[in-house]
Amino acid sequence: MKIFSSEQLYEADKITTEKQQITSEELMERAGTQIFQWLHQRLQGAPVPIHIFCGIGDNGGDGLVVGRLLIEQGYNVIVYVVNCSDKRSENFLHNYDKIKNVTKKWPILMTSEDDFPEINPEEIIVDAIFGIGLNRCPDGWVKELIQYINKRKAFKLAIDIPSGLYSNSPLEDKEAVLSANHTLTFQAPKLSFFLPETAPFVSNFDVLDIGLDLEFLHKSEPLAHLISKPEAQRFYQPREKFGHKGTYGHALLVAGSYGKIGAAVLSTKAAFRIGAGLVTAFVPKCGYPILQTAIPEAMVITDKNEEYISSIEVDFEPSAIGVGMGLGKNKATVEALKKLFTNTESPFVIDADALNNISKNKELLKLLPKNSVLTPHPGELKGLIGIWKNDYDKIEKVKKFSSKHEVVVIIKGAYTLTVYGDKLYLNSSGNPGMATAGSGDALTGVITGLLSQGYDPLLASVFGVYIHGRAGDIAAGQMGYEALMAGDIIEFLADAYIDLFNNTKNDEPYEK
Ligand SMILES: NC(=O)C1=CN([C@@H]2O[C@H](COP(=O)(O)OP(=O)(O)OC[C@H]3O[C@@H](n4cnc5c(N)ncnc54)[C@H](O)[C@@H]3O)[C@@H](O)[C@H]2O)[C@H](O)CC1
Ligand SMILES: [K+]
Repeated sequence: MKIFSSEQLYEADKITTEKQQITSEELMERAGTQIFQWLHQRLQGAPVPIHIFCGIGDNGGDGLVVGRLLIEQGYNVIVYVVNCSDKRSENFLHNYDKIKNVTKKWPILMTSEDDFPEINPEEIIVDAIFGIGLNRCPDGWVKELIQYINKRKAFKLAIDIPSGLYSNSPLEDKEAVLSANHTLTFQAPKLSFFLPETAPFVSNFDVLDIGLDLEFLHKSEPLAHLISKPEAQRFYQPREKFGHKGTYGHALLVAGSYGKIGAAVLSTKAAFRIGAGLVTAFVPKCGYPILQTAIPEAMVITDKNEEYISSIEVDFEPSAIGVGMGLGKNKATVEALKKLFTNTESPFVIDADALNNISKNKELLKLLPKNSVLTPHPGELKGLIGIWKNDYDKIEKVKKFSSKHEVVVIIKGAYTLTVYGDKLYLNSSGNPGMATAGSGDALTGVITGLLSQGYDPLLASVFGVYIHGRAGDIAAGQMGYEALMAGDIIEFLADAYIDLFNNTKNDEPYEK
């Protein structure tokens, strides 16, 4: 699914009204009707008081449409106009007149905190104050209204976007943003729904298709792509009948140090589970019996050093190399990485301590093979690009880093973000149960295993992140979040593959 900027959505509005020969008021009626239907399906006529707070722009106009339709259906509706400026949009005014024709309880004009209404916990609040037209941070009594609403226990439904949140600009004042229980957003989710600083205001959302011009949306270059099952199905590369283990590549995992051999086990197992034909683990001597016991299918080559990696020599050309998991920060290991990056053409996945080594030895960046995949968590990312002011500044810095070094950067987190030059891919799978030791090792093994099967680095990254997260979702569906371990993610990769083409919705845990 594509994620557009507010500017693009305004453009889409304009083109839609022209091409479909409709007025913007009719488009607002379409949008408001969708919200009404969402509420009506769930309320089924319940007499619960519904408080609709309308701004004076089109978001407010949407709120008036919803209010009118609910009143006509017999609901108990109280409409407030948050009179924050005297500039009213045309569509707001049209609907302000229309709602006055269907009720004697005209909208209540709010001009200060004296007008804040009583709202009981079992009642409903609809937030139609600001939409994507927010052009400055709410202040004064409007900010206090947002805080007042946030303190109410009533269910808060935001229209299009929680008021006070920008759709694709940095958060300015987290005290001036409505925290919605649910958001109904038009046509496409907004970038701020997925970034660490702003996602908490949009805990749940549904996308309502309001029939914007598909040709325009199809042709427009989005801010980002949201990756869910439909996209993942297109990324999947089916196997040929006459494939043999050589067809699916020979992955090499360079990992582990004394006490951290498990990172090598997890990444090696994940590379197998995702489908690599052959997998070799390169580990310090101390890892030899562990690897050969834990994964009989794996071949093992050991460093001459007992406890850490000091020189990486293998007698074959790997189809892909995953390096870094549990490596430790020994000086000899850094030297070994320098030689590895210099002498190898195979595509790399660079994780964990290899990233930390690169951060401390920036000259290593020049040695990275093109289209290597870097998988930093936020701490490791700071080491690579320095600190950032906010999520948007972080994205711009990572885009520049990715373009300069011609690498794919995977920023792991709640909505893992894959950056490749100017392109952004937000992952929709995954859950808090995956914040567990070894989850990253498993991801590196997954991406390395996909590379070794011939997936290109960007595809291996975006598809690998999705399927890794989906495996975690299916696992969590059966064991809950707390009990989930990295090894479970690996075991459930099989289920994630099967789930790819069965008919469960994207976020339903799949029963074995
Ligand atoms: N294609 C679609 O997605 C459709 C969206 N619709 C709705 O339209 C709004 C956007 O409407 P717009 O009038 O451009 O802006 P807003 O309603 O968000 O309100 C902005 C309004 O308020 C003023 N303002 C902005 N910030 C502040 C502030 N901090 N304090 C006070 N006043 C502020 C600003 O000057 C504007 O006048 C979109 O979100 C959807 O809900 C259409 O209804 C259908 C198609
Ligand atoms: K809103």
